[in-house]
Amino acid sequence: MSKIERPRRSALYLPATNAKALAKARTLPADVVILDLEDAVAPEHKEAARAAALAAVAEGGFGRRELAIRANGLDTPWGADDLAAIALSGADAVLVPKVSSPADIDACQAALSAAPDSLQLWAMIETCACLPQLDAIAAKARSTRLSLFVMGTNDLAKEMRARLTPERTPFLPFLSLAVAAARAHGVAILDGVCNEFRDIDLFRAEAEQGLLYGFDGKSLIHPNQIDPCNAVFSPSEDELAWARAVIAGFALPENQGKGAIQVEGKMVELLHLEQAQRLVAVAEQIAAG
Ligand SMILES: CC(C)(COP(=O)(O)OP(=O)(O)OC[C@H]1O[C@@H](n2cnc3c(N)ncnc32)[C@H](O)[C@@H]1OP(=O)(O)O)[C@@H](O)C(=O)NCCC(=O)NCCSC(=O)C[C@H](O)C(=O)O
Ligand SMILES: [Mg+2]
Repeated sequence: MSKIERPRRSALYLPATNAKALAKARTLPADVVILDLEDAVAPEHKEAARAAALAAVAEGGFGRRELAIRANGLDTPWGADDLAAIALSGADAVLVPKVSSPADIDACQAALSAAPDSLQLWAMIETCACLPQLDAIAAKARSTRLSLFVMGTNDLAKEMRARLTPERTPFLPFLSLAVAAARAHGVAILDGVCNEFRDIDLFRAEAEQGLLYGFDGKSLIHPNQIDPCNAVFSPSEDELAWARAVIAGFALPENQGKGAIQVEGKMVELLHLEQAQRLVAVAEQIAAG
């Protein structure tokens, strides 16, 4: 069975300039917190946002949550200074926006040369240009710090001139291709944000769509979205009962050495055993907190 990554069901963004949100994020049940220096921060506040993010990481108090800082792009006046500062910040990850090619990953890798090995590089998938290069970008995980993709459906909608409807029809091929590229190279992947943060039914439906498409979790913009997101991306009791039945079925003496058996009237193969073991391991990690 492949290594089970830590749970990343919910990844909450907040503008690094928002002191109230920063304090609140330390108390919220999100698996990941992303301090944003990019689109949620106006140009005149970029330096203050960077300083606030660095101070927040240094102060700590985020507990078991994974802590990332989203930098400005290297093609902006702030990107190089952001990456140089984040490299030494003690954050778990730097999230870089608008990655469009493998060369963009190389440039970020070089800009992070002073960082400890533990700093991960996460990439936003949100440009039209990256579509034909998704596989080559994900393949950079073999030679760089790259470990996770985050979909940016707002920027994609802007670039494609597509509409962000509840069904997300225009984006579904992109979402599938990004998941497949990520999985081919062992990169984790989070779905994009749902802007309608007061409509929890709409949010839940979008999160369920993300689960269906294979995402590990979803990026969020508001505390309201965390609990439903964690619920959607946690294995359900029914899924766990089925997984345990599959594991028990393969453990029976009469099934030793078999590649395909029947469990509760359904055919299951060794690949289903692997899926079942993974699901139980994920549930155990979540329960461990
Ligand atoms: C969208 C918001 C501006 C709404 O904020 P607000 O009006 O303050 O909402 P509420 O009054 O309902 O807030 C209730 C309390 O919760 C706190 N809060 C709100 N949002 C957050 C948050 N993200 N993290 C932590 N805490 C939060 C408020 O402070 C209130 O606290 P209290 O009074 O003590 O109860 C706001 O939610 C917001 O700014 N959200 C994040 C925006 C953001 O970071 N955007 C950038 C990332 S999205 C993106 O760019 C995706 C991608 O790149 C793409 O292209 O798609
Ligand atoms: Mg974006």
